Amino acid sequence: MQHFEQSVYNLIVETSTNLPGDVRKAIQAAQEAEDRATRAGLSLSTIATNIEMAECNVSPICQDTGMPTFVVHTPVGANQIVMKQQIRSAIARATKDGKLRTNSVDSLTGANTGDNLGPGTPVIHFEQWEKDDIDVRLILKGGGCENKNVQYSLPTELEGLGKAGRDLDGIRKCIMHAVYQAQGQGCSAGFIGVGIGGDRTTGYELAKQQLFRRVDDTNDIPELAQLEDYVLENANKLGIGTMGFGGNVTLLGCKVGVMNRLPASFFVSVAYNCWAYRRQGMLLDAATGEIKSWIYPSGTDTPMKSAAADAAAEAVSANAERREVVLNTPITEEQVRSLKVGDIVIINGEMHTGRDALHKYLMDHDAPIDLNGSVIYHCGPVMLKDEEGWHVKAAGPTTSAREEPYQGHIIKKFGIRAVIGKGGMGPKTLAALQEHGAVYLNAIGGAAQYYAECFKNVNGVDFMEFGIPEAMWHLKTEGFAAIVTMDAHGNSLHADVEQDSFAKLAQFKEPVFN
Ligand SMILES: O=C(O)C[C@H](O)C(=O)O
Ligand code: SF4
Repeated sequence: MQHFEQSVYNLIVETSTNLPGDVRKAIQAAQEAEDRATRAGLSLSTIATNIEMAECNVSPICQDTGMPTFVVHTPVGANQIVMKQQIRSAIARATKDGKLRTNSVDSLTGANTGDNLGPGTPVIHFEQWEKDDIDVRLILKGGGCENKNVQYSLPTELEGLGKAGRDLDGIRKCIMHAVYQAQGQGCSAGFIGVGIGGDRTTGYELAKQQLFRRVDDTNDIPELAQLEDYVLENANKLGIGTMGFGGNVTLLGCKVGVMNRLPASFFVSVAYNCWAYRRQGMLLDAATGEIKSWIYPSGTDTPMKSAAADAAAEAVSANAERREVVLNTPITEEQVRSLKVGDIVIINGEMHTGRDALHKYLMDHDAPIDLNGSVIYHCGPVMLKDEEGWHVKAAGPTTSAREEPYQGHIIKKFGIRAVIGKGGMGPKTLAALQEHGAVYLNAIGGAAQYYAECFKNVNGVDFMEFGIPEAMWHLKTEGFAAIVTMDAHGNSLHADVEQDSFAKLAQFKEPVFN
């Protein structure tokens, strides 16, 4: 087993940096289904480019490398204690090498362990089997899409859909509702794993197990195969689209599993995975730990059409209705008030990252720098330090909605003119944008390599005590493109898409399966 640890390291790197072929094909099909010149089409082109960049740079596809979750099948008699230790060292090494973000945080103190090891991290499930080889599978599921998981207890009443009873039709309604409630915040277009039955814990486990299925497989149970097809086809009629920008493709895959339940309980558990659906596996020689084969199709065999991205960019700039505005920081009130939902903004100058810990802190403390006219980027990057200093290795946006309780106050208190994130924000922030003169820009979630290229230098950092993802990084920026989705005139694309998709949800109210 001298190669086991190295093989696990290779698995982590492959999973984090090279999106598998079956997932890529689903994204390519989405590209075909969207007009390239639309916001959704443009976002998919950026996603395609980012997937290629991650593979080429051997760097994380998305900066949130998630909760590393391993499922290991071993022959009877294999030493699982040693394997566990070696998985843990491989995780620590991959973190040190910038292939994983430092993602393990003490829930009471907020301290980041810095090596992705800690109580509950990583997750490792062992199973014995009667085969000779070791099967190791890994999924890196990020926090933003994890927050969009949802569990229903039947019977229930669902907004927009009415009663959901303890039958296939009730299950169908729950799944449609799960896609609706995620909107674009889990970086749609997404994949869902569904667990029917179990208790609250095993139901979610079953849902997550479904994410280990191949995107192109067919369910062995005919009713569930039918349900999967139904959901995939109809969820795309909700019009939520990539990043919640509206569009034809909201869901890329739906996999449903079933297990027994208690007479009193009937759970439908849904695990939502973003487009950055990072899972891979390998079969190992049990004597040496060497890799015999990979389990899922390699991404390398399914190149994403990057040339299409250039064509799409041209198509967009040729579209006279879409304005492109270049802004250099610091930004003035007049400049932001002239922006409207739908404009593309290109930022040059300096940007400051800030997410949960910083927003909480700034509510009742001063900022370490002057933020007048500044741009705050909701981002927790992957950073590496060498003799020359810090480097940005991956830096896509995080879900902005978490900052809703703080953002409006902070914008006004410090004179911030632009907030960049993803998934949009709520009415409090929208009101503050209007009152103070500021704008919300939506960047493409998961496009961490694409945005990392825009950061030309790390000018400084504050609050390193919050840990790397939560620190306030001051970044020299060139050509950072994002779309205005909330402007200073009270308009919000997010509110519009939510309202529109809610109206569309009602068409799924009538029984289909019974
Ligand atoms: O933590 C992050 O960087 C992103 C997170 O996965 C999110 O989707 O909000
Ligand atoms: S930022 Fe988006 S793509 Fe990345 S882990 Fe979160 S939900 Fe997934």
